[in-house]
Amino acid sequence: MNLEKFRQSLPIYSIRHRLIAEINKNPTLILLGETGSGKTTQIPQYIYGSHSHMKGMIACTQPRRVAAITVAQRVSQEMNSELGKTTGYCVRFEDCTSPETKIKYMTDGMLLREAISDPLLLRYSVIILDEVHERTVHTDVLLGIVKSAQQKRSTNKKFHKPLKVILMSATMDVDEFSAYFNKAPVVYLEGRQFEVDVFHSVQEQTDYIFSSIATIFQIHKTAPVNEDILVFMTGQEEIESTVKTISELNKSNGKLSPMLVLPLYAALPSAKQLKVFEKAPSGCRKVIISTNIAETSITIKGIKYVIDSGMIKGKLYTPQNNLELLKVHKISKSQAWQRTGRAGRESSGICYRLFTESEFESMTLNTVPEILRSNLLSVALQLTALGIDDLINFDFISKPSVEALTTALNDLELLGAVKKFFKDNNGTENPEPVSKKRMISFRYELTEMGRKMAHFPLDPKFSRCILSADKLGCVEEVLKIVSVLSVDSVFHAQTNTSNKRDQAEAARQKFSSADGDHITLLNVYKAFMANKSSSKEWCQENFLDLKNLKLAVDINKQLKDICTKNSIKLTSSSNDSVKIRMALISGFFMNAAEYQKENEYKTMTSRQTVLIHPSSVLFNSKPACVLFNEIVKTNKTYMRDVSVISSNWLMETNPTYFKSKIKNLNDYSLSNLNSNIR
Ligand SMILES: Nc1ncnc2c1ncn2[C@@H]1O[C@H](COP(=O)(O)OP(=O)(O)OP(=O)(O)O)[C@@H](O)[C@H]1O
Repeated sequence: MNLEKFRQSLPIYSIRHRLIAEINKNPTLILLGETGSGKTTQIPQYIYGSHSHMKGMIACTQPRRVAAITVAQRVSQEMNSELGKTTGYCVRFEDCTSPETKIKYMTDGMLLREAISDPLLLRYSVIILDEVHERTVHTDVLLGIVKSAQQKRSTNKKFHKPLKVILMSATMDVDEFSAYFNKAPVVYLEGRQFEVDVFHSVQEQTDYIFSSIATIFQIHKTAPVNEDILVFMTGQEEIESTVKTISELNKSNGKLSPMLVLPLYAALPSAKQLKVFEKAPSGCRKVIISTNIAETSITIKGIKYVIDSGMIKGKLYTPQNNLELLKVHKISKSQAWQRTGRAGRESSGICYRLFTESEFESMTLNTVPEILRSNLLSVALQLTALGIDDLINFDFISKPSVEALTTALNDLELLGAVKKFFKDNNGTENPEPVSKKRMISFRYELTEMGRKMAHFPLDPKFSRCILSADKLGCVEEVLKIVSVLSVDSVFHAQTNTSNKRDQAEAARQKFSSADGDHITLLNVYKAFMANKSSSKEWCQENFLDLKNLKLAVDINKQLKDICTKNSIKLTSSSNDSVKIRMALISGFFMNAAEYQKENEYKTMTSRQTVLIHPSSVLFNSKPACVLFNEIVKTNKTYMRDVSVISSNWLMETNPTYFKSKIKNLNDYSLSNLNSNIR
C-alpha cells in the first residue's frame, strides 16, 4: 500500500473534516483516540493542510526524544519532504528544523526551555500536547504555561495571534483536562486499524524477568522468524543483563534461529536508541527489551508481540525528609493499554501480560502525576526562570503540596538561585520581613547565579557545584564527576564468584581515594581517558562498564559546550581534592551527615539515621563528617556516593544555614562539628 492510501485507511481519516471544524471553532480541543488511530502523525498534517497560510508553527510535544525524532521522520516521509524542512524535530542537544519548518515535533522539555525566552510562545499558532496522560513533570508544567500564554494572547489585542491548544492521548482522564481548560470540548475517536489480542497470565508470576524470558522463547520456538518482540521491563541494569542472558541462551541452544536482542532505555545514546527501529537481518528475529520509553507514541516496524511485565521504575518523593527514591512498582491500567498498543500497528498483534486479569483489575486507572511524587527543585528553578514568582499560587493542573513547593523554593534560596522579597500591605517590597502583621505576601526572583544554573539540564544542585568550581578553578574535575554521576554505576556489578569478586575489589583499589567516592570516580574517568585506545580490554581487566563510561564522556562533552556558551572557563586543578570537594559541598551541603556510633551517621538536615553504602570506598572507614549524593532505602537506609569533608567547610560554605543547624545538634555533634578531620 502506498503511503497516501495508508493514510486514508487510518481511523482518523474519516473524521478529519469534523476535527478541523472543531479546531477552528474552539481555542482548546481534547482528542481521545485509540493507540494507532493516527493522532500523532495525522493531526499536524491536517492542520497544516487546511491552514497553509498560517504564520506560526504547529508544535507537537512528546514526553520522549525517541518519539519526537521517529514521528518527525515518518511524517516527513508521508509528506514527501526532506526531514528538517516542512517537518522537523527539536530535542535536547539536537535541532533538526529550518526557517521553513511548519510542523515541529519536540520534547515537552524543549518547549519549556523555549518558553524561558518566549513565555507567550509566539512562534507557535498551534500547540499539540501529545500523550498528556503520561503526566510527566514537564507536561504538567507546560499545561500551566500554555494555558497562561493562551489566555494572555486572547485578551491582549497587541498579540493578534490566538493560540490553539490540542491535548491528545489514547488513555486520559478527559474530564480533568476539560475542566482545567474551561470545559474544552472532547472529540472521541473510536476504532483502531488492527486488532491486538490480549492474554493474561493464569497465575500470578513471582519473577517477571524469568517469565519474560520464558515467554520470549515460547514465541521464538513457534512463531515465524520475521515477527518481532517488544518486552517492557524496568531499568538499565536489569535490561542489559536480560539482553545478555537471552542472547547467550539462544546461542547455546544451537537449534533455534538467530536473534538480535537490543536494549532500549533513556540513558542509551540516541544513535543506539534508534537502532531498534532498523530491520533485523533476514532469518533473524528482533527482540527489544525496553523501559517505558517505548510505551507511547512510537511505532517499531515488525513488532507483532508485546510482552508486558506490568512493572515500572518510577519516582517516589517525601517532602518531610526531602527524599526522592526510585522504586520498581506496578503500572497503571492506562500504561498497560499503551504498552498493548505498541503491537498491531502494521497488522494484527498479540500482547502477553505477565499478570493475571484480577491483578490488572486491581491496578489504578491512571498514573499518579510525576509532579506529585518528585522533588521539585528543577521545576521551581525553571518556573522562576520563566518569571513565575508566586509558585504556590501557580495554576497547576494537579497542585503539588505547599510543603513540597516550599521545600523546593527554600532549597533554591539556600543554593543562591533565587531571592525572596516580602511585600507589605503598602505594596512595598523588602528583602527581610518587616513585621509579621504588615507582611501580606512574598515572591521569589531569580538571581544571576540562578539564571546561570537554569542553563544546565541538570539537577540544580549539580549546576551549583559547576558554578562554584568556576570560582575555585576546578571546572574540568567537577564536570567529570558530575558526568559519571549522571550515568548508572561505572563499576561492574556482575561478579558472582568469590574469586571474581576479589579480582574486582583489587582492580577497584587502583582508583580508590581515601577522600571518598567522588575523587575515586574522577580517578576512574581520568584513567579511562588515558587508556581510551584499548578501552574494551582495559574496562574488562578493571571490571568497569564500558558503555556507561562512554556515556559519561558524551555527557561531559555536552556540559563543556554549555560552559563555553556561558563563559565558564574550563579551569583545572587536578591535584587539589579539597577544592573539588568544596565545590561539591556548595551544591550538596544539605546532604551532610556526621558520625554517631557503631557505623551510624545522622544527616544534618533531617536527623535521619543512615549508614555508608557497602559499595562506597569509605564503607570500612568512619570519617567524622561526610557528604553524600543520595539516600537509598533497602532493608536499611544508606548514603551513596560519599566523600569525606570537614564540618568547617560546611560552615564556610553556608554559615547561616549551618548556624541554625548547630542549634539543633546534640552535645556530641557540637563537639564534633568543629573538628577538622584532615
Ligand atoms: N515510523 C513509522 N513507521 C511505520 N508506520 C508508522 C510509523 N509511525 C506511524 N506509523 C503508522 O501510522 C499509524 C498511526 O500512528 P500514530 O502515531 O499517528 O497513531 P496514534 O493514534 O498517535 O497512536 P499512539 O496513541 O499510540 O501514539 C501506526 O499505527 C502505524 O501503522
